[in-house]
Amino acid sequence: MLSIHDLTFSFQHGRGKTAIFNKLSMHVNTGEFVSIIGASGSGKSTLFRLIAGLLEQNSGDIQLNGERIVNRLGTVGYMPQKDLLLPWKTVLENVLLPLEISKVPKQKKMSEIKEWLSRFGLTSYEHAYPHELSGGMRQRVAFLRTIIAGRELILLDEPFGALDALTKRNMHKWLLELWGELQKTVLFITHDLEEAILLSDRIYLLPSGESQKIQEVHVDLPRPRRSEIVYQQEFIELRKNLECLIHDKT
Ligand SMILES: Nc1ncnc2c1ncn2[C@@H]1O[C@H](COP(=O)(O)OP(=O)(O)OP(=O)(O)O)[C@@H](O)[C@H]1O
Repeated sequence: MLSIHDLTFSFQHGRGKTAIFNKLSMHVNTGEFVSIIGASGSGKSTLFRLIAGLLEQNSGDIQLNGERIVNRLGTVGYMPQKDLLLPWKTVLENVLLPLEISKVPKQKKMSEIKEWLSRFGLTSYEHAYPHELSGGMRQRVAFLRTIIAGRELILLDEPFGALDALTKRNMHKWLLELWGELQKTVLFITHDLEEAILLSDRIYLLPSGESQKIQEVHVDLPRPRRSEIVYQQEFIELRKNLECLIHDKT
C-alpha cells in the first residue's frame, strides 16, 4: 500500500537547514496496522506530512499502491495531532466536512453517516459543538471524519496522547474492534510502547541521528487482541526488547 524508498528531507531556514531524514526506507502492507515510535523531534509528524503531500521530499520515492503520485494531497486519510474540529460546527457538520469538500451530495450519504455516528457512540451528540465533548469524544469525531473521507490508508498522529489512562484503554478496545471491521491500513504515531505493541502488526523505530538506520519490530501476538494481553509474558518480553532497542539508540 505504502512504500517509501531512500527518503531524504531537510527543513530550510534562511541559509541553513535541519536534516530530518537521510535515505529513510519503509513500507506498509495493505490491511496492516503499523506504529511509528521515536524520540521527540525525530520527525514522526514530518514523515506523516510528507506522506500526506503537505511537504515535498528533497529526494527519494513515496509510492502508494505501487505508484509514485506527484500530488499526494487528499490521497490518504490524515488525522493530525490536534483534532482540528471546527468549533463553530456541530459534530454532524464536522463529520460531513469531507463530503462538502469533495462536493458529494450529503443527503445521499446521510443514512450511512447516521449509522457511523451510532457505531462511534456519538448519536446523542450529533448536534453538540466540540467544546461540549470530552477529549475521547472529540478524538472519535475527528477519527470518524477521517474515515468518512474514504481513503484506504489512514495516518493517525498520536490520537490518544492527551487522554487519561482509563479513556485511552477504552479507546484501544474500541479501535481494535473497529480496525478489525474496517479493514483499513493504518499508520499510527505514538510515544506509548504498550499502545504500540497492543495495536500493531509491526513497529518502526525512527532513527534519532542522521547516520542511524530505521529499525523494525514484528509483533507476532495473536488477534483479536484484548487489553488484558499486556499482562502476558510474551507481551512483557516484547516491551522489554523494544525498550532495550530505544535505550541503545538514544
Ligand atoms: N515547519 C517547520 N520548520 C522548521 N523545522 C520544523 C518544522 N516542523 C518541524 N520542524 C523540526 O523538525 C524536527 C522534527 O519535528 P516533528 O514534529 O516531525 O518531530 P516528532 O518526532 O513528531 O516530535 P514529537 O514527538 O515531539 O511530536 C524538529 O526538530 C522540529 O523542530
